[in-house]
Amino acid sequence: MPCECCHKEIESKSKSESDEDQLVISGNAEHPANLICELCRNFYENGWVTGTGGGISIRDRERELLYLAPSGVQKERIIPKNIFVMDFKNKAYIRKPENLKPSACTPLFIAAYGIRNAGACIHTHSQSAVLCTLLFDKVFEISSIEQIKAIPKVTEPGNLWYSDKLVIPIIENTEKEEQLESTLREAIEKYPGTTAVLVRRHGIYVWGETVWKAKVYNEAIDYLLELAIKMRQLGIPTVKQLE
Ligand SMILES: CSC[C@@H](O)[C@@H](O)C(=O)COP(=O)(O)O
Ligand SMILES: [Zn+2]
Repeated sequence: MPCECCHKEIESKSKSESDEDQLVISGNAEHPANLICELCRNFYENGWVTGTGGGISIRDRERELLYLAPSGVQKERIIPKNIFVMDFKNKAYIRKPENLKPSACTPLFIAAYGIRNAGACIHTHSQSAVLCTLLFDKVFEISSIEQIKAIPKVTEPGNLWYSDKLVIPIIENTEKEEQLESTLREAIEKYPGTTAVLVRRHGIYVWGETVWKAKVYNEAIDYLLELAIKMRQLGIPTVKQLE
């Protein structure tokens, strides 16, 4: 039997098959509980949720429910029955799998939902994100790269242009994930045009209007973070100088 602290065997001990379970069991691939499991496996393959780090939350706007991965488990091994479900209005859990705790990222996910009306929020421990927090001071900046066109303007409809500058704020890490909430909220308010916040020596939070937009933004940003590291190694400025 794997040790309790780091190799938790994830199994649901939920007593009754609730409506949520029935929905999930019905094989509805698009159900948030199923999507969280699928995306955690995808993120694990990318090296973004290694060793229980990272996670994702999805919001059901119609029912105003939040779906949350459990805490301290191997994210790539989560099954739908392990997912927590929270009533977004009163923040009460309507589904709490036994022997599991909701993700420590929950207060930060809620900040993205509350401030930016997000539909999903992703947290990764991407090494490119961590390295960029060691190469840049207060903000990450890059411009004149085609991939920037996958990132939204946020403050107005549409996406950034090729020649626009992408700016992502960097906040300092804390000993406990939940202690990041206040500075994450401040960064989101201070940078109305951002759809992500980097956490120094830790990782990144990325949100979007839907789970698929959050996924695209996270992939595009991680591509740009990785590219920026290589540009710095080659002595190329990440922000294109005026000719
Ligand atoms: C390797 S521990 C990582 C955690 O402290 C935290 O940073 C994290 O990303 C995941 O927290 P979790 O509570 O497991 O969802
Ligand atoms: Zn983390």
